Amino acid sequence: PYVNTKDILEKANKEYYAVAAFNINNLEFLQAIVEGGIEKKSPLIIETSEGAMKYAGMGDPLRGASLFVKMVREFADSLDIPIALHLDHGKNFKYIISAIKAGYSSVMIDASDKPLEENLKATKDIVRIAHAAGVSVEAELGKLAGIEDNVASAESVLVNPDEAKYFVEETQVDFLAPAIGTSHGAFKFKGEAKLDFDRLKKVKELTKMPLVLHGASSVVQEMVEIAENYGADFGGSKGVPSDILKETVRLGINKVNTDTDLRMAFIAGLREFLQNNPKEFDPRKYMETAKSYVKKVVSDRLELLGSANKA
Ligand SMILES: O=C(COP(=O)(O)O)N(O)CCCCOP(=O)(O)O
Ligand code: NA
Ligand SMILES: [Zn+2]
Repeated sequence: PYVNTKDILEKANKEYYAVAAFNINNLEFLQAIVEGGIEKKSPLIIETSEGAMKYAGMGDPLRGASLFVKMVREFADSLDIPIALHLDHGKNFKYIISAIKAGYSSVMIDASDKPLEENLKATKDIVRIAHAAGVSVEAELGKLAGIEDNVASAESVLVNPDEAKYFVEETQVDFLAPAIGTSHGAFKFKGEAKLDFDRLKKVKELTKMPLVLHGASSVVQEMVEIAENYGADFGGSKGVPSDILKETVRLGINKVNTDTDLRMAFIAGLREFLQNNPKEFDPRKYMETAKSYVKKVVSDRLELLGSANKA
């Protein structure tokens, strides 16, 4: 069934496991993610960025939003596993309202680059509208390092746990993304991977609510090797190691945003197939390996996060 993200995350919060939130831009990634969820009997959170809405809607975000709602609902309504659709990194008021209007389960208002009081106000505005429409809300505190909103901030600004307590009480958001040292993309750490577990622990103790980890891709070595075997150059790529990811779940992370790992799996499969099948030009054939590799990464992640058999 098509459900509200909050329902999925409240259960995960109570039982201390996490649910992956997988980004999509097209049909093929959605198919592969759904296949993984079916195989693992796991709840799924499908999420789209504002860029994905523009991409699918050919420049019209409301058309993109409604296309994604229709695609996800079609799968969700025909399956036993709970599936929610989330707007990821909503920054533009128009896009957030378009997602709510189209029928998204939840939206993120990402004003974490603003001073606290501005973040508070923007979040309160969205919570008021979203909750009136039965839509749940995610907000972010602190800043990811790396490229975020096209600003390459070398340093991440880590969450202040006391600020987090105040923020969630004031805004009544449904789930919170505390920045604890991750960053988006495939180049998360120069040296050793390190996250601020202490801050995470404090935020959980103070807020007791479902928490979100952004920049949570692991950069799966198996996929890097296959892709590089067939011409990719992913030198220097490094993600969140599985043991560190598991520790964040133990400490209270319940939603794990994953995009890069699926992108790398897809391109690895596509490169491999195209190199080995020069005569093929049927899209249902030449994207098969790519989709199977995405499904594999999805299934492994659902297992690792503990949401398998929780549908
Ligand atoms: O936190 C994450 C995932 O981080 P990851 O890079 O570790 O997978 N996300 O929020 C996904 C970010 C998606 C960015 O999408 P656009 O390129 O369309 O703007
Ligand atoms: Na999000
Ligand atoms: Zn993110």
